[in-house]
Amino acid sequence: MHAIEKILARASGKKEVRAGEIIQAKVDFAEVNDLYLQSIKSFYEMKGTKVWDPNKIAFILDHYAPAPSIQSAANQKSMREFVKEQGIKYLFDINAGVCHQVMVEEGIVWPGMILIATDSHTTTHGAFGALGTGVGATDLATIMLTGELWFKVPDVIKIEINGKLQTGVMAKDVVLHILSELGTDVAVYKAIEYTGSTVRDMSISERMVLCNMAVEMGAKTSYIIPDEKTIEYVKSRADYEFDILETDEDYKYSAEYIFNVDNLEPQVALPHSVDNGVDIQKTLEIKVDQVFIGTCTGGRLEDLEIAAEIIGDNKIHKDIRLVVIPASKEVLEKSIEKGYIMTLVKAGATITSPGCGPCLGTHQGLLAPGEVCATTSSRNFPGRMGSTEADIYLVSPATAAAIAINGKITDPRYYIKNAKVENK
Ligand SMILES: CC(C)[C@H](C(=O)O)[C@@H](O)C(=O)O
Ligand code: SF4
Repeated sequence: MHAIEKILARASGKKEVRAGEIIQAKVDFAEVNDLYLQSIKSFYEMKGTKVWDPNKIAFILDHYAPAPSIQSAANQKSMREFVKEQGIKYLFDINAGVCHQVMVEEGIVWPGMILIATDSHTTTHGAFGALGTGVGATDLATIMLTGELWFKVPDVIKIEINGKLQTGVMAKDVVLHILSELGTDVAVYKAIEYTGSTVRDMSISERMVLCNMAVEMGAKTSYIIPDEKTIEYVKSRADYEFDILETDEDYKYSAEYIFNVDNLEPQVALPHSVDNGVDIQKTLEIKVDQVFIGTCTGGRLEDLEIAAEIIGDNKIHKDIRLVVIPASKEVLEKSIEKGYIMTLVKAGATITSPGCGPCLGTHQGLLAPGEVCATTSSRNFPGRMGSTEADIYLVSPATAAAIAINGKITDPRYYIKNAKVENK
């Protein structure tokens, strides 16, 4: 069995499960964000009165934080009331940050667990060897009622990434490149395991970027075998007992892909699909109106660090708006302490409070018709960040920072000491 199958077997009380099998499994933790008031309504429609375990549920107000409309304020109010009524242990209110980052920082993610949330990017937690996946409101309500959920055991695809990333090339570039090669449906209802020397060399934050964007390939969940870095991180955050379930040597992956990233260039995903990634040198000179640095795939401490380093004493370009949103309160605090926020503010950035911001087009920096945005977020569908007539380019935090200074798509390596870049 694959480690993911072992996680599912253990949670369903079976000795063995096989890909394609439908099983009923115990969930370790459920998480609801502020777009899913329906999960509370469904809970009551299913005749729920008391949640299965108030210590294993979190409500997170992140997508509309702070509330930009009366409707979202009312939804958040209802959620706070439900949390109180039910004695639910975790309420991460509008000051906390993006759910996927907050859960990890709060020590609610550990190897071998099953974490289900009302958000597709819950695949992020594969970076910790956890089985994370997103569901809709009724499935989540079922978990709140029973602590269990049905699963179809997924096939697993192996993506092996080898090589040493060039200076200025980040995990976002790697995953955009993989998406451009494999497309957006390569892993529909499958799991993606990332492996290889590049993945092993990556920090926890970088691994989270890979796993987060597994869902952009259609993946149900993702996985990276936990190593010392993972264990050290998880232990520094939580005191849960966990063990690491290993994939059997004779496990057969449903497909295997191998990438070498030694010579990978910074990538840019052109509008309007995440798999439109190309080498940045093919896109130079495209004029940009807004740069967004933030989200669950581009707003971590390391991301703000590289952005601040690249921007340094420069000012942002006169025709650019730079919106920066730390992924969590912790990231905000640390980036204040380390001076990144001061650098960014002095350069002309607009900083808003931790949360999803304009990533899914709800507030804090929407785009007008005809505008162009370069963003560290994960999706560039038409209308994703405002007008359907705006163009969204997906880039790494390093690239976003270079664009903010230069006003057009720019290779970040121009601004990084000792980075090599061949002009084409
Ligand atoms: C909750 C939801 C609208 C959503 C998701 O499921 O991923 C959002 O976070 C996104 O990134 O599109
Ligand atoms: S930051 Fe963007 S991708 Fe992440 S959970 Fe929020 S809306 Fe979804």
